[in-house]
Amino acid sequence: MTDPLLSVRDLRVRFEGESGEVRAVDGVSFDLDAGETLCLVGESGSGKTVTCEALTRLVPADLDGEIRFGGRNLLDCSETELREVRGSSVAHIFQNPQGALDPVYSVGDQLREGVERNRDVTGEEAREVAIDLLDRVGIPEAAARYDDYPHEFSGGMKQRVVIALALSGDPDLLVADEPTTALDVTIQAQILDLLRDLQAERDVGVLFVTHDLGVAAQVADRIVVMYAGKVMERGGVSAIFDSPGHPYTRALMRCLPGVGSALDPIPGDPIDPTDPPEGCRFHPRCTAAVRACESGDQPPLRDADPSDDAGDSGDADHCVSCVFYGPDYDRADLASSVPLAGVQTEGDDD
Ligand SMILES: Nc1ncnc2c1ncn2[C@@H]1O[C@H](COP(=O)(O)OP(=O)(O)OP(=O)(O)O)[C@@H](O)[C@H]1O
Ligand code: NI
Repeated sequence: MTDPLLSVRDLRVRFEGESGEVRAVDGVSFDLDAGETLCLVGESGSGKTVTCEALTRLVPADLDGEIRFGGRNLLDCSETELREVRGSSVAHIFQNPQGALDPVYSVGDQLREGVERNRDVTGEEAREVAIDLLDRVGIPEAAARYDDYPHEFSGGMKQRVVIALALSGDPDLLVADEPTTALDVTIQAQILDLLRDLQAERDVGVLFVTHDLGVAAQVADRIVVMYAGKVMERGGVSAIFDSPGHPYTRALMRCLPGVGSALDPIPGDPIDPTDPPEGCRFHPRCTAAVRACESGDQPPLRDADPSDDAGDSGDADHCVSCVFYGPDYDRADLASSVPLAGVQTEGDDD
């Protein structure tokens, strides 16, 4: 077995706010392999963005834990080493393409600059690479658009330019935080297709953030479900969609447009991040909660299918942080309290 491309262990991110300490990420662990797409999903405020930004220490906060990438712990790297990692091996794509591009330079110049900084080429050769990248991300007549400025591109085309910019360093890991949320649906689908093609071509690992489970079903190989800075459930895309374990995951699925009943937002409000509840963070909103959910720590992530040795479902990584998966409860009892909703995933038809 080869080591994962990225291995996050017990990641903790704390902000000192005016109204107290915010534990935005509180003990998150996951692995990501090369060529794989891992989706972080969860309601607003669950810590998805902070997790992404913490990977290359982009957040002004206290960080703890381990972020193993390229044979070292990024939390131990010097600022100089990190800058190198950020520019080349790990590339970030954010929700709003506008913010990632400099309005006063042509897109070609910005790309060429990225290419020169990260690859061993300069001048005309770098320009050629930049044009190739524009072409590769689907900008029509790439050479002719080289000297255009960001405002001369539509939203979707701008996000393509941002992706080209991310690729300029030939990254091993692409961190894409809601990269299509600001775009309309047709463009969104095109960008998702593009990311998938690029990934297949280059074998990059993609950490993809979305609050939209429909998008996650399309792009993910594996899913990490977050709530209030904790991992509630983790597993392969079919395990998560076909047999979601945590009541929170199930509730998220019922919010999916076109699944089960009508739009059905999760009742109750997300927690106050400065004052999280004891026990399972989700228990105040959970229709299945029992006494044991109200105290102690968040339950450990436990194997969702102890009976299978990854033989039948093929998913040894599927695990759930819920007392019903512990020794004292029967998880069959969960089914009666929270109806399931099924959704088609890519993997279902093969
Ligand atoms: N710079 C900061 N200072 C203090 N608190 C912060 C800071 N950045 C984020 N937070 C808090 O950390 C928590 C997690 O935020 P995060 O942006 O990661 O959520 P998210 O899952 O990405 O949500 P969304 O779907 O809305 O993007 C929130 O409670 C947020 O208020
Ligand atoms: Ni976010």
